[in-house]
This record gives sequence, structure tokens and C-alpha cells, in this order.
Amino acid sequence: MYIPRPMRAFKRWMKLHGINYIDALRFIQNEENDAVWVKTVADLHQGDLVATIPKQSCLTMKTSGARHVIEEAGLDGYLGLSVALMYEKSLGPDSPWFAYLQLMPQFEPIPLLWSFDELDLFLSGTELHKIVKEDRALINEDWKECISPLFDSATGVKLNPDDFSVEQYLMAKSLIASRSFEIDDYHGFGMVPLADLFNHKTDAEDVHFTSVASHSDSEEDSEISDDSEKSGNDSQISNNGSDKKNTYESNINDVGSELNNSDDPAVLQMIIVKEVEAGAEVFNTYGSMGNAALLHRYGFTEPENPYDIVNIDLELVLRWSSSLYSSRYSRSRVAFWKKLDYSGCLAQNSEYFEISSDGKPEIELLVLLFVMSLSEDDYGDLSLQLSSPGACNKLTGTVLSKKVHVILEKGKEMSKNALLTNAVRSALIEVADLRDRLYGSRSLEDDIKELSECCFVKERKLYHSLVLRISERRILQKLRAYASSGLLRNCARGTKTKKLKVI
Ligand SMILES: C[S@@+](CC[C@H](N)C(=O)[O-])C[C@H]1O[C@@H](n2cnc3c(N)ncnc32)[C@H](O)[C@@H]1O
Repeated sequence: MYIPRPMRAFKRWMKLHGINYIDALRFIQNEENDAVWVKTVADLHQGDLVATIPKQSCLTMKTSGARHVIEEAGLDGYLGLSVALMYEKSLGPDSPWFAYLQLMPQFEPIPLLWSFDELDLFLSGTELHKIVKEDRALINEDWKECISPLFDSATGVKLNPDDFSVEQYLMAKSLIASRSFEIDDYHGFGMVPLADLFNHKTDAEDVHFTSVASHSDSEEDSEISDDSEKSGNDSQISNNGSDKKNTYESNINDVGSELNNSDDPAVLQMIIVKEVEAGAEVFNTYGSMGNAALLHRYGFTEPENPYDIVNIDLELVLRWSSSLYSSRYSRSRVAFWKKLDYSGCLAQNSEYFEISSDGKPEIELLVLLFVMSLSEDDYGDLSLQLSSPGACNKLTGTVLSKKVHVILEKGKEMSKNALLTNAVRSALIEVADLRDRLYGSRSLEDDIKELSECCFVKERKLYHSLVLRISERRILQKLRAYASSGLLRNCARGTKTKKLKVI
């Protein structure tokens, strides 16, 4: 059987560093793109211990030769780990992790590493376009502030600036985003050999990566005294960086007793959480996330991802509103909506509303569109109630006007249907159309056709950005269907949809 060289050297390296795994696991390398995946050649059962990894074999801020440089500079988290990774790579064969680093790709082609032209070409309109451009600016700042001063480190460790350039930093960031795990409080984030070879499957993982959480592995350095650490509880580690409590049975069986299950807190364990048939790929999970988050952090997407969402910025709603109403009108309606204690989700510089994968909008957006589309009379009544003495308490109760009988109180069980007037439904459709126009002049059908002709391996950026565009645009399509189904029903009942134009 053909085994590419880096894999063979890596296997020898694992043995030397006490990383053990059951014989049934096979690490398969795709000859076309060198990507690795893990398969089992024997049936695996829930609770089987399939691999053990000493924490000391992981590349972390604490285990790296750059530890003193990192500590002297006061770096931690992803920044500290980036320096550790760039440093060990710069040592070449002199690094204790050389064989591991040889197997690791140079970088993960996440959008952070795409050119600005590629970002515009592939991601315009998607949830990632703006975010990735902002990331790039922040990363340049981080590099200037935290990495470039290291060249004058007083620790005596000489760093070659070429090995710590912005480009090297970006590459290290891409590997950390896509392959690092949070190990424990002492080590923080780290690169974990073997554990980082498992691919992701949403909500269908086979293996969990766990640690008997304790600090006693960490040399004599006892500065960490977190209570959960002392308790020695098992905690599940996922490479989206969050620790979760174990959810699977704890009666661990070692497959064929090949591995010793110990409570040694210095060792990480990989445990099977459901039955896996011989011949199948063994998947981990990186968390429950939509395609924008998967592409952002890991550089891939999944078709039919149930966690997909699309966001509609408040700014876009205001743009829609400006096509119908004066800006004074829109401002006062938004101010009224806020007075009722509503707001969108808040991100760095924007306020937005989420549309879930089934095309359903958040109640906050419905209330805003409802308020926007109230007639002057109804709006006047409501405003009056709000401005009357003691209204704030009263108003956040039932808000009634002659024609409007809707509870606008935040937190109260409110029927979405009561808000879905014809005017709100029409507004939703128009806002969805505006949002869809951000993707440019190509139609959803054009995108679907292009995806069917696109090569997953050779045109990776195009492929995954098309999956993202299509999944977002399908949500907008569902939003339109959600809004228009009732519109038809209402019209059939003889209710007319009236466009409001208030000056
Ligand atoms: C932790 S590594 C997993 C091992 C990786 N396949 C390798 O070649 O080393 C994470 C990377 O694997 C790839 N990957 C993981 N799950 C995937 C999936 N379901 N579909 C496509 N690529 C995936 C992505 O490139 C991701 O950034």
C-alpha cells in the first residue's frame, strides 16, 4: 500500500512521543490534495477508547521553545500559540515537532488568506464579506502591536523576522483557527497531534476528544487552581474551543485492550460515542455552526447545513423604508420601536436580524416592520399612549388602538401571526429582495448551475463560496415563501394589501 512519506515519519514520531492509537484506525491521505481523513477497519462501539495523547506531545505556549519569549511579551491565547507555532516551524528539523509539522499543511485556505479581489469575487453579499475584511485589518494591527516587537526580545532567543512576517502570522492563524483545541487552563490552546486529523460532521460525530481535567500534569508550576480542574472531572474538548461536560457513557472499553485507559490527567483521550462500522470514516465535531462560520474558520461548507442563517442589517431595513417613507418618518418609527425595548442583534458596528434556516424572521424584525407600516392614525394613538404619564409601565403592557390589537410587550408570548399583516408580509418580501440583490446580478439558479459544474478539489474557494451563497439565498427564498403564503390567504379572504406612503 502506498503511504506518503510525511505520514510514515509522523507515525514514527507519534510512537516516540507516547501517542497511542488502536490498530483499526487508518489515516488516509488524498493523493490529489494531500488532505487526511481517518477511517476504521473494525467495528467501533460507544465507549471505546481509540487514542491517547500525552499533553506534553502537544504544541502549546507552555511546551514550545519560545515559551520564555511569549511569557516575557505577556502574550496568551491565540497570539501566544501563533508565536509558538511560527517559532517551531522556523526551527525546521531542530524542532521536537518537526515530523508533525511536516504532515500539517502550510496553511488552511480559509477566507482570511484570500486576496481582496477573491473576497469581492466570491463572497460579495454573503455574511462573510465584511467580517473577513475587518479581520484582516485587526490581524495587521495585532502583528504590529504584538509580534513585531518580539524581534527585540531580551530573552536571548533570536527570531528571524522572515519567519514571523505578517504572511507567516496569517498562515499560523489559519492553522490555529482550523486545527487547535483548548487543552486545559495551564496549556491553553494547543495543536494536538492525531486529534487534528479527524474531519467534521455536523450533529453526527463518532468520536469525542476528552481530558481528565486536572492540573497535576503541568510540571511543578501550580499557578492554576480552578475548582473544576481540582475536581478531576472528565470534560469534552472540541476544536471550536469550548469545553463541554461528557454526554456519553463513561464505561470506557479499550478496543482489544490495546490502550490503557487511565485517569492520568496528563493524557488526552479519544473516545467513540456511537457505533461506527468497519470501513467508515470516523468523524469529530467542531461544533454546531452554519456554513458562514464553517467557511470562516475551517475553510469548508456542508450542503444542507441546519445551522445556516442569513442576517438582515437594520441599515438595509432603513434603505427599504427610505424607498417608501421620508427619513423623518423612518427615524421616528425606529425610535418608537426602540422605546418598546426592541433591538436587533448587535455586532461590532452593526445591528441586524437573523433569519433562521427555515426562513423564519426574528420577532424583533416583525415588530419593527409592523410599527413601520402602521397608519398615521394608529401610530398616533400608540404614541399618545406611550407619552401619557405612567405610560412606560402601561404601554409595555397591551398596546391597543382602534384597529391595532397586538401585544407589543417584549418578553411576552406574542403571536407572530398577529404581526403578519399584509403590509408586514409585503415589507418582508421587499426586504428579502433587497438583501438578495447584494449577491449581484447572478440569479440563484445561475449559482446552482455553476456549483454543479465546479470541481470540489481544484476550485475549492469557488465551490465553498457557492455553497454558502446558495444556502443563504435559499433561506431568503424561504423567507419570501413564508411571507407570501399568508399574503395569498389574506387576499383570497378579500383583504387588500395596501402600500403605505406617508410623507
Ligand atoms: C482538523 S483538520 C482535519 C484534518 C484535515 N482533513 C487534514 O487534512 O489534516 C480541519 C480541516 O479539515 C478539512 N475538513 C474537515 N472536515 C471537513 C468536511 N466535512 N468537509 C471538507 N473539509 C473538511 C478542512 O480543511 C478543515 O480546515
